[in-house]
Amino acid sequence: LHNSSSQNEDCCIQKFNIAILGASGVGKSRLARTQYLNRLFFGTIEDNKELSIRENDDSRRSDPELQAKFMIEILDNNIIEQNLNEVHGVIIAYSISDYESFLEVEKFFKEIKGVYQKEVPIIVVATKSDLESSKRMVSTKDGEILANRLGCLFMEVSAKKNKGVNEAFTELVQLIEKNMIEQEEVQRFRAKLV
Ligand SMILES: Nc1nc2c(ncn2[C@@H]2O[C@H](COP(=O)(O)OP(=O)(O)OP(=O)(O)O)[C@@H](O)[C@H]2O)c(=O)[nH]1
Repeated sequence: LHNSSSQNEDCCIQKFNIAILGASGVGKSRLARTQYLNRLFFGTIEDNKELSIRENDDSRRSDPELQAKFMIEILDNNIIEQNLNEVHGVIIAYSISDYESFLEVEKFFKEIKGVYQKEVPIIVVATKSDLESSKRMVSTKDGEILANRLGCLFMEVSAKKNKGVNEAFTELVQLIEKNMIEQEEVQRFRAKLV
């Protein structure tokens, strides 16, 4: 965490671990790297101003308020069991140019549901949206339908063009935050019953 904020602010920064799962070659590492370089959730608000003058990418839509509140660590090794208790949110990725990878989304989804005891926010991310239409094997509509059926948010992104990447991580962080508040409320409610 690059930091120029005060000690007091540091103590309020929450750390979330995000796992990126998906078939080989869908662009998990590049997605993680792009987001890391965007520095949303890692840097300071000053860094954010610097980013705001970069053109041709969406990092200028970074939210300084979120950035000051959260830090994320991204795991992209597909090892679900090993990171069982440490993962707060999951991205299941497939590539729009790889139909097989699309078919694997549900397999990953079921695996997560089988492994995690508690509710963990999951979003489905279609990668490589910059590719020309002749390379596209999965339509946006099909991606939306699948995500909808699984009850997940859906986004199409391009790590290469840095399009939609910040938005995807921001949506997930917001879901994680909401999920945590809900879990705390459930626990408080249960404690009252005892
Ligand atoms: N056009 C395009 N290519 C991309 C994009 N993201 C990744 N790639 C390319 O896709 C290939 C695979 O990317 P990786 O990030 O290594 O994919 P991965 O899912 O981590 O792969 P594994 O480590 O094998 O699981 C590389 O050649 C990347 O440059 C993108 O947004 N657009």
